[in-house]
Amino acid sequence: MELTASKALRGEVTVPGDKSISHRSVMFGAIAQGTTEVTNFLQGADCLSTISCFQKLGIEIENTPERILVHGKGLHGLSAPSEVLDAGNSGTTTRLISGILSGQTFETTLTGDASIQKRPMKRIMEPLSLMGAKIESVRKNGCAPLHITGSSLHGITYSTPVASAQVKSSILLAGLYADGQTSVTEPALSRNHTELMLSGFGADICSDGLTATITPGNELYAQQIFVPGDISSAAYFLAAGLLVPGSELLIRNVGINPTRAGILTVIRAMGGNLTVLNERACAGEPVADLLVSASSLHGTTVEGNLIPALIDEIPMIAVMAAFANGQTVIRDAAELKVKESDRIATVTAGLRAMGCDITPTDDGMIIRGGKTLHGAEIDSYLDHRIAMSFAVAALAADGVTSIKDADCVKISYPNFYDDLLGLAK
Ligand SMILES: O=C(O)C1=C[C@@H](OP(=O)(O)O)[C@@H](O)[C@H](O)C1
Ligand SMILES: C=C(OP(=O)(O)O)C(=O)O
Repeated sequence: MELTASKALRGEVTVPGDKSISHRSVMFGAIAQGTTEVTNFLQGADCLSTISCFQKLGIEIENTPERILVHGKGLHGLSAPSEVLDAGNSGTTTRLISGILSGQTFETTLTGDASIQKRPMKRIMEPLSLMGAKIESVRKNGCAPLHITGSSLHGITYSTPVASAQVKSSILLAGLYADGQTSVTEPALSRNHTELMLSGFGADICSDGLTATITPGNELYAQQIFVPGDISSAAYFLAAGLLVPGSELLIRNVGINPTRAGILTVIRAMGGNLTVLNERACAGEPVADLLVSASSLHGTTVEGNLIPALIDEIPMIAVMAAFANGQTVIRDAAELKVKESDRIATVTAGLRAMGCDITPTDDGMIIRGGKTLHGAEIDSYLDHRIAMSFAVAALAADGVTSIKDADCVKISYPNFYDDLLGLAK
């Protein structure tokens, strides 16, 4: 994919449905009684991996462009798969489904692509084992493939060392199958879609600060879910509208759950022109339209409790920082190293290739912004967020940028390049 400096971007865009909520709508629908109807489901490869796993577990799922129907079979309705489950590139699928599989009466093997087979799974294996699960890494390296033998589970009280919604959700889902209450406390609040959605499906779950507690016993019942637009996908348009001179973009129907909306805080801190319009509620989640226009940005510090609320947006924030005047420090974000790629390394490589002054650190990066960036050959390292972040960088840089393996955007945003390039007026 080759991209060059862009004319002003103007107009409106509606980004696809939220990836986290799309995954959960299939998973929770599968273990609920009745048919869950999901509209604005994200047809990204990751969410299709979740659908395929649950189909192999005996759940009928009808996927049409208008809606998906998940014919749930209740908490105990899954059946033993006849083949290995393949989570593809999706950490969310791997970690959340492991919690569900731990409480079944059958054995499963779960694997994924080369990237998934390198991502850490001990973070779920340890707490699930404490609950009585039999879950092992087939190659004994703490990564997938995982072999899970369903067991009877006990409730636990657990403090997670990392603020991770995937770890929290995996434990809470296993908690649905335990013989008593399960509580998870995190060091900082990660996205809370599991808590909100499980409650909507009828589970007895509550949150108190950094602790979420589930009490098993309730059946789950099918829901109608309209998935709000994904703020992680909106991030690329927010940045493009801020960075490309003369731009003004309206991004409609974006989920702005506070546990996800950290990028809005950062844009304001950098001096970006951003207006949040038509704030409303949609399926228990706050939603709004976001208006941005080209801005002269300045550096900021991104750290602490804000990190989980923008973890997937850091590659895009780093690119914004490269165009901003002054220094930006990103810290407390060591989790970046265990995503689809090591995003500290891959962001550093890409920004350096474009002429940016950036220093990687153990838990983030320091970016001395404000130099004009030039086009370069960018390796996406098959990481969708790297490909999309550097596509936006290309529109604001001089010269030609080519992105290797650019089609990896299909993981979370299959139509990304058409939507982005269609805005150049
Ligand atoms: O729960 C989820 O849907 C997700 C949680 C985050 O991962 P971690 O829980 O590993 O931080 C995020 O990076 C991922 O894109 C989706
Ligand atoms: C980290 C991500 O997803 P996952 O962990 O589900 O692979 C992401 O989408 O940026």
